[in-house]
Amino acid sequence: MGAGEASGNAPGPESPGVTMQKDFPACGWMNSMGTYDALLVVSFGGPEKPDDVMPFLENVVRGRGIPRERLLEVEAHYQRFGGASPINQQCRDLIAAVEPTLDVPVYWGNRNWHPYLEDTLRRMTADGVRKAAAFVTAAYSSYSACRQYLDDIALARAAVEGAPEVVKLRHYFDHPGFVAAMADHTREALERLPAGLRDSARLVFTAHSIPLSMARTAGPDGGAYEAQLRRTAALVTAELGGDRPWDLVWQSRSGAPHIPWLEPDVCDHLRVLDAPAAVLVPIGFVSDHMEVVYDLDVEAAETAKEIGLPLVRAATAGTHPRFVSMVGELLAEPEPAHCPPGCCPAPLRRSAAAGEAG
Ligand SMILES: CC1=C(CCC(=O)O)c2cc3nc(cc4[nH]c(cc5[nH]c(cc1n2)c(C)c5CCC(=O)O)c(CCC(=O)O)c4C)C(CCC(=O)O)=C3C
Ligand SMILES: [Fe+2]
Repeated sequence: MGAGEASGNAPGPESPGVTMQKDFPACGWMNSMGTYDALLVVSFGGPEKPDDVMPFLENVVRGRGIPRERLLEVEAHYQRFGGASPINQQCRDLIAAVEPTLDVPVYWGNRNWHPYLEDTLRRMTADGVRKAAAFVTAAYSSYSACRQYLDDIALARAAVEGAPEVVKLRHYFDHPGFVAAMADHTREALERLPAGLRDSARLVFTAHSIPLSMARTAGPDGGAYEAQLRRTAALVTAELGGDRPWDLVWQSRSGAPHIPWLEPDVCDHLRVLDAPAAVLVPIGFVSDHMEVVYDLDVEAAETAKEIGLPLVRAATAGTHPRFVSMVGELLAEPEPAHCPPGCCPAPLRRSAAAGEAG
């Protein structure tokens, strides 16, 4: 989609002036605080060819106590898709849609795969960037979705002499742009169901499961990951109108079996669901990841087929025009406060508990 479409989407009262982007691309409005001279998109990273898969997975699970069997299982998911996750292309697409709406350059750095944050920060430093806003492709609180990215940014900055200051933009799980994108995509998914099932179809919101210990300590007061997801699910449902029943369930559980994670799993939930049809709405992910194209589109779809449940999956926010314009809106907000020090603490390392170093 082009910049025109992105900025031409009618802004709500919450986004005054956003339509100006198109007419005055260099007016500086998007950076009215005068604070940022670049946008840094920070993402998870993913493999792009078969040989990338194991090195990528080793990066992800280093020191995290993920059983070998789980790793091999996940490797097979990636290899089934030719060794490529959709995530990197989704980042490229988002950047291509966002960049023309801003008056600052956009950079991209990942946690677990090329382009690595550190390499990107090196380039930004060479380009003379002094203060960048970081847009992280994770909308919620929790160690994995927030603090770990802050730590990655800090580590990468420490490795690059003269690296720019990086300010992480605020959480956007309840931003009208994200909510509108997901509501739109949920509506589209409902349209794919037979007409007679649309009104009674259950909305099943999904997000990445995390260990209960991580869920309890998410956000400044704990419990923020699940609370924010429930808020987003309620906002998306409200935007659809009527009062449809909905559920929030979990997917992509990792870790050792004896460690409790958020439940129920989406497939278990579908099996006991008392509804004539269901729409999976992956609000936990801002774009298509392996978790979406495998865990939902293959695994959950097979479960639904087996039990005879009509099931469709809503598209992720991706490059929806309101999601794209949201990025510029976040950039134009006053600089967000830092997370308090105790917010979303790192979990006790399972590997350390098991006596391994590091
Ligand atoms: C909350 C959350 C998000 C959402 C926020 C965000 O988007 O950041 C997320 C995203 C993602 N997770 C991803 C991939 C993986 N996550 C793993 C493992 C884990 N995820 C966790 C949590 C989350 N993960 C946790 C607590 C673990 C256990 C290990 C640990 O404590 O860290 C593993 C190990 C193997 C396995 O799955 O067991 C893989 C390969 C990819 C890339 C997918 C692609 O390639 O398309 C993405 C976007
Ligand atoms: Fe993950």
